[in-house]
Amino acid sequence: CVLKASQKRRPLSRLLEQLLRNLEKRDPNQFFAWPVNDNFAPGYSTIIKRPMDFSTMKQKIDDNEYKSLNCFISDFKLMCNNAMKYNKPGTVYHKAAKRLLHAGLKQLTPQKLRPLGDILT
Ligand SMILES: COc1ccc(OC)c(-c2cc(C(C)=O)n3cccnc23)c1
Repeated sequence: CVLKASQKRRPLSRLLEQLLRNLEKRDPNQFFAWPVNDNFAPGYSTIIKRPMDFSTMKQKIDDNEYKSLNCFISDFKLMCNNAMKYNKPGTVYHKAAKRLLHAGLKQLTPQKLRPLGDILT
């Protein structure tokens, strides 16, 4: 039988794409969908040395840049922590980042991931 393009992808890439889709659902306002723009966030690129967003993570999956699940989780944490660093507590973005980080890490616990088997070893 002929495999669909996605099925030809590496197992890790397919898993990370699935995890990314589930994380993106926790960002309904799409605050984390694209790189933060200095025009809307004054001084962002001087304060945040390593920007990260979901579109960049998707590109890194497609470019096979993630060699492990932990590298993927690190970028997710970086993205949320950037937002909690740049935006003051109490702002919509700081609260959204804290909520996203909490909800996202709950989806990435070993208990949730163990059923996915030996892809992760
Ligand atoms: C109000 O609509 C949008 C749309 C896209 C955004 O970032 C991709 C943001 C956004 C996202 C952020 C973050 C994540 O820090 N941010 C900070 C200051 C000002 N704007 C933003 C807001």
